[in-house]
Amino acid sequence: MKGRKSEVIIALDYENSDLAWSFINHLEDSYSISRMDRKTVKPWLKVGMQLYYAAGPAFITDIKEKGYRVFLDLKLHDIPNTVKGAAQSITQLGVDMFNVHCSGGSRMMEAALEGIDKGLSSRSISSTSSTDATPLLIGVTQLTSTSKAMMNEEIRIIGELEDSVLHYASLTKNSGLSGVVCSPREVELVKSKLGMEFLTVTPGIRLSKESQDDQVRIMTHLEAQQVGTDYMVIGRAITQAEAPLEMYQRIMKELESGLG
Ligand SMILES: O=C(O)c1cc(=O)[nH]c(=O)n1[C@@H]1O[C@H](COP(=O)(O)O)[C@@H](O)[C@H]1O
Repeated sequence: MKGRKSEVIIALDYENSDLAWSFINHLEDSYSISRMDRKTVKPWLKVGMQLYYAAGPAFITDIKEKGYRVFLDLKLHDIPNTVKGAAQSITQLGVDMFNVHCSGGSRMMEAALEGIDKGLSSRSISSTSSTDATPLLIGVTQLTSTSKAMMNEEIRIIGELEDSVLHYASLTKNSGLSGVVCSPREVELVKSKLGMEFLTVTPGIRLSKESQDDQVRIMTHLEAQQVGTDYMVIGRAITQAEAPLEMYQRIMKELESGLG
């Protein structure tokens, strides 16, 4: 929704848990310095494949215990039965959001939802997790590193990128998921066709257009908020900054004043 602050999800793309904890501990220190109210919500942290495969499920439960909201980004893509099992295990970890590739199809996405239900019921029997809320399940449309030429020539999906993103987003919505990962450039299209309540989670955020790295479909954080994204995922702009915590705080301030 335009005029509303987007949530920032910090992508903890670190090699190991020590490096991730070093950043998190800086965040924690900033809270104690600012005497953060107990009710103040801590930011979202995204744990992707690199860190999860290095640090394992214990890292997820540890950051949940500290009160962070967690997006586990493993981009599930397999046969429905396997994805159902994975979704069950992920739900038992107590994460707040996770994702599947839309290209796995509607049956696979529905199976992930079934896995969530199973995970929630077994969690209530032996609850070791710190949250009991149903995680948001999000479908990855076209990766933000994908260009039209790559989609047409390598993946062999013909037509415009926006059409493919919208097609996958409709499939995702019809399968009962909460929203999609897409680039901020497609947020307005997705929202206009599928409704404001259908969530958009957008990586491909760059503070300036000069440093694209491997991302193709990008926008700045201020532009992404302007087009009404619900969640923006920011990795290297924060984690590879000289002073990551200060960079995160600067981004939050700019987003706040971007509303004014
Ligand atoms: O699902 C994701 O989070 C994701 C999907 C996508 O299409 N593009 C994308 O960049 N991501 C993730 O978002 C993060 C972006 O990182 P930076 O490019 O460093 O900001 C990485 O952790 C990616 O794995």
